[in-house]
Amino acid sequence: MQALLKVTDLECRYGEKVILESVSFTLDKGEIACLLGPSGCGKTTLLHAIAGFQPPYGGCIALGGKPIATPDAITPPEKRHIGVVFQDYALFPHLNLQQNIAFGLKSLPAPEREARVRQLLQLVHLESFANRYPHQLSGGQQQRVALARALAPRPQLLLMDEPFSNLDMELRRSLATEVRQILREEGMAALIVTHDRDEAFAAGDKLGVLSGGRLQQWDTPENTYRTPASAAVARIVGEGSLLQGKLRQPDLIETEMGRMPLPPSVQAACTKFQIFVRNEDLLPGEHPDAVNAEVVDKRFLGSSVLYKFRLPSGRIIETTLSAELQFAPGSEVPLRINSPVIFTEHQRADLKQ
Ligand SMILES: Nc1ncnc2c1ncn2[C@@H]1O[C@H](COP(=O)(O)OP(=O)(O)OP(=O)(O)O)[C@@H](O)[C@H]1O
Repeated sequence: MQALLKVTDLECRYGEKVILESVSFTLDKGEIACLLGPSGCGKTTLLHAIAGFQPPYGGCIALGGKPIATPDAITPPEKRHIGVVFQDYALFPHLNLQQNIAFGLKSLPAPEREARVRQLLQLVHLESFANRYPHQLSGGQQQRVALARALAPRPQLLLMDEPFSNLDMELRRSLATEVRQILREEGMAALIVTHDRDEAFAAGDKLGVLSGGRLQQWDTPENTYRTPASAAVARIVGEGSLLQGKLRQPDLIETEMGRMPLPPSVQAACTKFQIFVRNEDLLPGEHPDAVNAEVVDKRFLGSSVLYKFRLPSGRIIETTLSAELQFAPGSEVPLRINSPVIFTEHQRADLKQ
């Protein structure tokens, strides 16, 4: 099957500054992907390049098998049939809400157009605001109108830059779920920039992790979490601590948190390792491989408790444990590592980003 969107070796610059380099991925028809990465890593620049607002310095973007952006030839944004929802919703101030949504539907007969506008008003829960103008809406409501306007012409691909960031948590979650349903029903592909890790895991068929201007991993959300391509990816997709480890015996790694077996899948030719211990990989309880860690702080989070532990090395690590386990500040708790992610020496370069 031909990919709907194919980005190959994309490079983008602002002046001399390289913002994106060697970015390659594909998105299939109807697929939903999220882009996650630290602030300033180039997520918006990538969306702008796909939408047609940022010319590529190198590489190629193809939609439906046809190049739409190369350093030599650019298809203008309005000819790409891509829907966009950016953070600054950019509604037409002189048009009311239904006219804003109907803007891209001029080619439809009036009854169909009106039905589509009604459907979208319902989707974004703004039926009773149909005749209001953008300045009479809150920021979150304006964002929902922008979303409805982008969905209206049923583009093959929808680009969304933190579309729900102005909404409260409850509305954000319910709207995200509904938007996903609509995208699925309409077979629309989407690329969504988000800072919300949970949203990125739940929303996408694919997850792109961008860091330092490079796409570090483009994979299913589960694979990025279970088998992150680098320590940089591990830190972006999960909470945890990064430890140093040394090979002490052919099959045993020593760390600040005690010893752990070297998994057979990891190259034994290495002697130094980076070990990413996700919060849930720390197990309290007596064990020959455990180290005694001092509880230096605890914060109640409801179903769990966030603990700060001081390791025998002096290093402080954080982890959340079930609220059923109660450890008092100042007490010592045996802790050990269970199934962490291990990176060999050659992957250490990723940590600089
Ligand atoms: N018009 C511009 N001219 C020069 N530099 C720019 C311009 N727009 C963005 N940048 C720079 O490009 C880099 C990437 O910006 P971009 O907005 O793509 O990041 P982002 O990952 O979307 O960030 P955030 O998550 O904070 O929105 C940043 O260093 C930013 O300062």
